[in-house]
Amino acid sequence: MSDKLIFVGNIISPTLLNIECINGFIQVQNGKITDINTRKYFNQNEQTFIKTGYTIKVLGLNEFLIPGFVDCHTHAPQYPNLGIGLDRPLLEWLDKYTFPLECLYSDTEFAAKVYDQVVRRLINNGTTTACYFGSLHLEGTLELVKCVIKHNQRALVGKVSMNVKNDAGYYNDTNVELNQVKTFVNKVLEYKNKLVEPVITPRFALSCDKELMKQLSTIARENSCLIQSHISENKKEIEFVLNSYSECSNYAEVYDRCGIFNNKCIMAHGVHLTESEMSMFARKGISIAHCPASNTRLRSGLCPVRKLLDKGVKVGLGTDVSGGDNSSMLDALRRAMDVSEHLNLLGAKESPLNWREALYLATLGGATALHLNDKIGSFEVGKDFDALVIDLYSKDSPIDKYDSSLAQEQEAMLERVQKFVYLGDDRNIVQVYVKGIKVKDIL
Ligand SMILES: Nc1nc2[nH]cnc2c(=O)[nH]1
Ligand SMILES: [Zn+2]
Repeated sequence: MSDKLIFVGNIISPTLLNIECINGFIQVQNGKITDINTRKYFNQNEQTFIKTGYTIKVLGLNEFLIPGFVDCHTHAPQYPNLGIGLDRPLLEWLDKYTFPLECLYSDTEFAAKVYDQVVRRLINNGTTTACYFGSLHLEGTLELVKCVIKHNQRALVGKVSMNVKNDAGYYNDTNVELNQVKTFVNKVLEYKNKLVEPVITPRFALSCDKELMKQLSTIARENSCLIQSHISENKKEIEFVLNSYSECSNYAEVYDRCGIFNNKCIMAHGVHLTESEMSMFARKGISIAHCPASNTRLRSGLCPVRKLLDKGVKVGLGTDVSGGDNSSMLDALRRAMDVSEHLNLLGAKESPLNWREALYLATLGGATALHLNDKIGSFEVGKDFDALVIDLYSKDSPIDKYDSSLAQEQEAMLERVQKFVYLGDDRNIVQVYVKGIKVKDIL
């Protein structure tokens, strides 16, 4: 495939306050965006582009480009449980369904098979970047790393750390765990793959003791790794954490005292954070992966995302499979809007998220939450080209075409984007690019 690409047509790039929509062209070389300019400029230079070896794709009226989706939180080993076992709250759900399933990943062949399906499914759904929890197993989680490399997905991958006993026997002794995490980090770094990074992954404060969390935060600092975990998802969980750490006034303080809250840290959920915890998140630059599907399915609660954003907390979206019942970021962004509306209906004074903001959270918001916004999340010269070609009326599209729009052209374009946000699915995502590499093509 050519390493020189040009797309001509409608280019959509959401920011928190706006949605940029230009009708022009985007030029890509060696996976990076080298120019974004008007259609007129393209027309004037078309012959030069052709002579210098660019592959040119002119998008149709019903097609447009958006940045690839960023899933800030998903559990790759839990995919076989997708859509089942959602009749228990978090802690019972973990013991009854999740830990027993994750134990199976001591079998690396099983791991390789499941992870191949997971990565292919996510790419098909337009997830160009995923921040994964693997399992406790070193070799099994390395299979996930191999899969994302094989399929050219951008990924942060974490070997899950746990050293607190549970009924499933799903934990490691502290020294074994620390050695495995160090080996995992080194092996991932040895791949020198530009798309894949290791992420330090203490499961949560009920699965890791203080000593393990302290040592893990040191490993993260020494290797400049992101840290991911869970926080304040469920009221029982918070109660148990505060009982175990009576010296701490809130859940966030537990992680903070263990050094987990460095400046490269993403925490899933944060449904029940107090005002002072939210302020700490904003002050320290800690991100939240908002996981509306699992917060609903496991009955954890309604996360006040608008409040977090107003306080200056970085927020991205996570599908959180299999607490979440859907692996698509389109589902996650719709459910983020729904939860936000429900909070408003219940009397929250903050305004609900609109579709533009939800699209921002699924793209640039997520990239920012993962500290990748210098590389991805929007279309800007110098960034990598991680993009989705959307065709509103693709073959088998779930969206019917009517001729009733009264809107002028620019506005009509935004109506098309809005229809995709509310109604679209993987059938509308006709091409997917990661760093300029085409990873899906149903055109
Ligand atoms: N939703 C969710 N919450 C958790 N908290 C600790 N582990 C998990 C998990 O696997 N899923
Ligand atoms: Zn999770």
